[in-house]
Amino acid sequence: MTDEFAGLMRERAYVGGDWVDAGSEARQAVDDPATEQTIGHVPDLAAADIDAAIDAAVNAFADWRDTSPLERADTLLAWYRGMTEHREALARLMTREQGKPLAEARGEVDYAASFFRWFAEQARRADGETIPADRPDVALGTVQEPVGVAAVITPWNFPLAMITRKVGAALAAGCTTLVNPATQTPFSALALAVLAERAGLNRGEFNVVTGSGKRFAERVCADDRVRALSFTGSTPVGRELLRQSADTVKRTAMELGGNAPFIICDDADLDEAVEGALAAKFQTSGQDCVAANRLYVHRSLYADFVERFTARMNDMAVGNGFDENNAIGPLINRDAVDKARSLVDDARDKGARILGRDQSEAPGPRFFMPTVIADFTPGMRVAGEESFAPVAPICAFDDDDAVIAAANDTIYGLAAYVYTHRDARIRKFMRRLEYGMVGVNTMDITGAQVPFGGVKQSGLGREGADAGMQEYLETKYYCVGGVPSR
Ligand SMILES: NC(=O)c1ccc[n+]([C@@H]2O[C@H](COP(=O)([O-])OP(=O)(O)OC[C@H]3O[C@@H](n4cnc5c(N)ncnc54)[C@H](O)[C@@H]3O)[C@@H](O)[C@H]2O)c1
Ligand SMILES: N[C@@H](CC=O)C(=O)O
Repeated sequence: MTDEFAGLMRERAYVGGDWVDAGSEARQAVDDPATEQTIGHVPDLAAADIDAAIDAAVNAFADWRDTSPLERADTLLAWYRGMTEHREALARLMTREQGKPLAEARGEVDYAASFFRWFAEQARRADGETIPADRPDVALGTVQEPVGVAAVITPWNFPLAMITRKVGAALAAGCTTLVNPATQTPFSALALAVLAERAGLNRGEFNVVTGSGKRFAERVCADDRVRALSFTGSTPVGRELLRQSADTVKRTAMELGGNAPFIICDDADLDEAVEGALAAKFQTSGQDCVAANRLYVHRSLYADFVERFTARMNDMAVGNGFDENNAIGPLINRDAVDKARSLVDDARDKGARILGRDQSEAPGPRFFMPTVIADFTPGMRVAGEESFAPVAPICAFDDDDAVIAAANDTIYGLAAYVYTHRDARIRKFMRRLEYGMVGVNTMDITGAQVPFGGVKQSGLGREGADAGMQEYLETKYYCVGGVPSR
């Protein structure tokens, strides 16, 4: 039988360069969200196993830190090539455990690999500086040094890219890494470990610690030898991790939840706006931190927009991501479906119009048929909560100041989108939207070269770009005395 995952699917954790089971032999099942069938098991590592992984990363640090930037760059490039050579197997494994349509999974493999290429290039640019001295007998300057061992905790919605964006930066900076992938999607992380070995990463530089995120966080946060913690996930868990990191004063980077407004002004190109809104809302079945969570449409376009958006939405096929016709896959679990249903029920009870196909057409218990919530109001749950589901609340607005105020009326500040072609208006929205990222006339805003991140309770720090590597670097200042005067 041919192996559709090309030998990349492993059912053991990867610690110190070895494939290991939990000391207790505890294991967790991983299922396919489209079929709810078990696809394999991974170890649920216990505290002692996690401590062993920390030891491995600590022991590997001195050697990795001392490699040349060129050597680190070459290793990351070899890893990048491994990913691109195995693009199809990685994509199939992702669709199997995450559920997203294959075309989206292929796109994520490309996106994830691009972080290794980007940070390979950045590894050679961690420049220090010279500082003009205030007296003649000293030389002043800075060098950039790796923070130390970095722990990363990643979510299930982007099982590869959320790892490579952190790990690529950390390794390029000279840090060693401990990755705790989401329990729903560990196989993509373990496939990365197979490719890491082949790329020449040595024992302990990249560890995949499967099992409970809570337990992993407790161990790494308590351990002073782990110097950085980077997390992508929900705001409540991010808050808890910040508290836990305080005890050992770790460097933290937090990519947390969003509540993205998608604003369509009266001068927008309606075709462009409908297509942008569909992609911003329904990619990854709406389970994307930068997904459009609320759509605001100028009253002059509102009825037309709702009609066209709903018609296009109703044409989107829903089903197993392995069927290339399907545009919307399953949600990650039944709780997510229940949450989507309760958001829609709450909006209906409070007077919204619910548009779309009937939920009885859903092809399985983890599917939710895409739904428009027309005429939503600020008192409805969908206005303030991140739906993480194919649910599109839409309302009309009359003037720019009012829609900016509504867009900013949230604890979140990750991504916002605005469709308008007027220069002055573009500048106004860009300045006044309280978000870390603003897309204008496009929803396609991410990439390895951009500083991805949010303000307010959407997080701390940036990933990608040069800023992403700075999260893993310390600036060391030096002052050399006794410099002979000329
Ligand atoms: N800003 C971003 O870049 C970004 C990207 C993806 C997802 N997200 C956010 O993630 C959320 C969706 O993912 P989720 O529901 O799985 O989030 P979550 O916070 O429940 O889980 C995310 C990760 O944290 C782990 N985890 C859960 N509880 C933990 C704890 N107490 N201590 C340590 N780790 C723990 C999980 O195992 C998982 O790996 C959304 O809010 C979304 O916006 C943000
Ligand atoms: N879609 C985001 C990931 C967040 O969920 C990205 O583009 O990086």
